[in-house]
Amino acid sequence: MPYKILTINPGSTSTKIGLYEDTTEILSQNINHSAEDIAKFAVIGDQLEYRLEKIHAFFTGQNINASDLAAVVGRGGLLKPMPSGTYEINEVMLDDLKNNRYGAHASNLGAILADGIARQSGCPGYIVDPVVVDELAPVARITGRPEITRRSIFHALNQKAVVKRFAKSINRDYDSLNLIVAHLGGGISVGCHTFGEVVEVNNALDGEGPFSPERAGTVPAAQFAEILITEKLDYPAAAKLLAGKGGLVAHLGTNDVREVERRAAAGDNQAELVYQAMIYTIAKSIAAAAVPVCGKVDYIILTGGIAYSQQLTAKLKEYIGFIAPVIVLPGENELQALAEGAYRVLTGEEAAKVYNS
Ligand SMILES: Nc1ncnc2c1ncn2[C@@H]1O[C@H](COP(=O)(O)OP(=O)(O)O)[C@@H](O)[C@H]1O
Ligand SMILES: CCCC(=O)OP(=O)(O)O
Repeated sequence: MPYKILTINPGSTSTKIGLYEDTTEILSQNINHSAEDIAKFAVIGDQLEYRLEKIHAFFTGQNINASDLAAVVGRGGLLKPMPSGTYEINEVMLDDLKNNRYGAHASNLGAILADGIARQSGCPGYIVDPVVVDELAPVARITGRPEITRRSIFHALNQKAVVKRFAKSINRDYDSLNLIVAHLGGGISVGCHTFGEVVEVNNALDGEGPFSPERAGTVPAAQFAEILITEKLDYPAAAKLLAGKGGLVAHLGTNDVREVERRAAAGDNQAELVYQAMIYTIAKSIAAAAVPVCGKVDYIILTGGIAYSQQLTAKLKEYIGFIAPVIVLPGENELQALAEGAYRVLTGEEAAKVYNS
């Protein structure tokens, strides 16, 4: 009998759910959440019921029997920095996520949702390659303020899954390639992969890198500090300006790039300017990511939901095509990567790692 594996991927603008038999997808669904819907929730934890209802709706009518599940696997959220791998969900992990101990992001809900369903089903729950996978080079951690150390927070699950699949497709080992990967989703991360490690990547959550559908990206620090002081904002309100209420949401009130393209095509000059500015910041981050390998980049890979836009990928190629060939692999392999991570543990090919406090 094949293993039935349920995969849950909460992102900032979507919840993706999939059912797998071993590593073959049987069903999947991508549920988009508008900026308006997300804005109703003060904190990430408040979205739990809302996202759970969407998952139950997916179950309904699909004839899925919870007791048949061999594992439930969720996207891993903001935890302690850790090596890549599959981790069993445990109480320490849940406690860190429920209390947003290392920050707040939709991915924190992945393990919590997976754990709830796994308990009902009587099967194990896992996370795979959480957003805090940390392979940064020592030199990449240092900033000009000794009390501020850079953190690795990015789309580790998709970046790793996409590059491994791409390397295989060209008969090369991932470890032998120098790659720049731009994951273009609700948040945007641009990573430099060399010798199989992401030695440089923008922290996609805390105000680094390009701006994105719902992130501010890098902003002038002194001006940002001035806003916080003038408007007397506390930490959660300040964090929301950077992630959730930043980027396209702040400028245009939507997190949907398709909507921005529609508006621009209909003659909305502001939508066009802001969209072009976002593309420009992505291109600058990609060029900067060539530095760790001294410009010796084999390929640049564009992935994530926004990479479906031909308008955006064509403009990016114009900006950064001088660095290396640009490969467009739109969407993400996150559900597949979650299923594969759980399958390796279920079959004994790999032992589940343990998350400690
Ligand atoms: N065909 C498309 N053209 C342009 N943008 C798209 C397209 N499909 C999805 N997107 C955009 O991709 C973004 C969501 O990407 P996704 O990787 O699913 O995000 P997340 O997982 O962070 O929620 C949204 O801004 C959405 O509008
Ligand atoms: C927190 C880093 C990962 C990220 O930004 O994911 P989304 O694009 O799903 O918000």
